[in-house]
Amino acid sequence: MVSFFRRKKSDKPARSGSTDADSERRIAELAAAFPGAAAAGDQAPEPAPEPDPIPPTPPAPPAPAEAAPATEPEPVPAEIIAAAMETGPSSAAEPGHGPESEPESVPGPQPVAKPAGWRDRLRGSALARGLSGLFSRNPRLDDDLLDEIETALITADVGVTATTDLIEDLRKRMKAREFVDANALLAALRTDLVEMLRPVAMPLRIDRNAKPFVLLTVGVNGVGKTTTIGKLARRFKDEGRGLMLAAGDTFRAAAVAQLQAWGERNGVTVIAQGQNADAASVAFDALQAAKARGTEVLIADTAGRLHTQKGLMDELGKIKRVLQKLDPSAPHEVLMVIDGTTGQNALSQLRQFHAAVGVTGLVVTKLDGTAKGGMVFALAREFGIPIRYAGIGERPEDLRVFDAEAFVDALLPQGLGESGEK
Ligand SMILES: Nc1nc2c(ncn2[C@@H]2O[C@H](COP(=O)(O)OP(=O)(O)OP(=O)(O)O)[C@@H](O)[C@H]2O)c(=O)[nH]1
Repeated sequence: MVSFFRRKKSDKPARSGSTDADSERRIAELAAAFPGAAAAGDQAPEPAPEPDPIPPTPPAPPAPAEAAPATEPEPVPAEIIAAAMETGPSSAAEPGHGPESEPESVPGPQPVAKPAGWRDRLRGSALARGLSGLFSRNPRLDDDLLDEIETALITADVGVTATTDLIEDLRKRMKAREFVDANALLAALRTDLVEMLRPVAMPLRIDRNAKPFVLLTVGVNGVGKTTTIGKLARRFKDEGRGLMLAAGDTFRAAAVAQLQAWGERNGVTVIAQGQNADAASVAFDALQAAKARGTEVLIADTAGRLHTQKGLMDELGKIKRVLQKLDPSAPHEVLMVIDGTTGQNALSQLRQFHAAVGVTGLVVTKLDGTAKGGMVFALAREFGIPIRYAGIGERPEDLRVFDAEAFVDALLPQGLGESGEK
């Protein structure tokens, strides 16, 4: 089974900082948890001209209780089934970060190992490295220090405007003798950074009145959409929620097969129509089935697309419109997945996706490894769109509810009245 995922992922750019053994382990764990990997450069073709609107369809007959794909266009390869069948107990549920309801009883065994902390995972980021290098040599409280902090922030993609505002505020306060030493200035920087992120650190709430709560995931190619859906599905399942998946990444056959395999193993219905099917039609079918079955949450996958490809961006709008034929309030969350290593280009990605489909929440993935980290501040400042989750690794438990304090503390040198490892 590992070979399948290795083959799928071998075209992806290598992540730095991981050993072969590490990546073997990650591949195996991710495969077991919920694999997803498109070959880099996979590009969905521009969609055909918009077909006739889907005609109103009579409500689907109630489905049998057992989960089964609504359609079975292509068999799931045996090796994928084997991977899914090996799936162990999950540790994705994050105590204290669930939906607004009281924690529901989580079936199954509890996690065996404490998941790695934010600091542990983010230590390789440009911002963490830049700032820890600065403060590890006991700098003097002067303009040079401010200049160096400014360089570290800009290098890490915090953005020029945000950085200038931060630095000018600190400079004023330094001149007013507010700080006794460099550490006091660092503490002030921490507070400012947390304040920038606090307004967007808004966890996803599943509205129980929405039946189902429809979550549409979007993003450019290879950002971690399919992987994130797997982690989210695991999380929702662990929370005891009724769940259905729509295999809307109809461009990549493996994406459909992976969803189906995961669904079969976990008793979750996956609605699919196979490769090259109309993604809007898959979403429509899935919502219809989810409504008929009283499913609580429907997660719809979409193919990765470049924000510059107008036809593909228009297709997202079409998926949304088609969903709204069945439920005018759907989708209840348009979750855009952004690769944390992308840098400032993430801003134009979000701008275009937001214009096309109205993004309501973000997941920033791959913040472990070589991400610059600062882009999260730039996104928060420019858009104010809630950041729901942060991806700090490939395991299910590495999709964390975004926590402004934990994130900032992981980037800053240790010992600043931290909120603690989370
Ligand atoms: N290090 C790290 N890797 C991640 C994270 N999230 C996803 N990945 C990896 O990113 C790669 C791409 O993930 P996919 O889920 O296939 O991306 P996608 O957006 O579905 O790709 P397309 O179908 O092409 O749009 C995979 O190798 C994942 O394991 C993360 O938080 N950290």
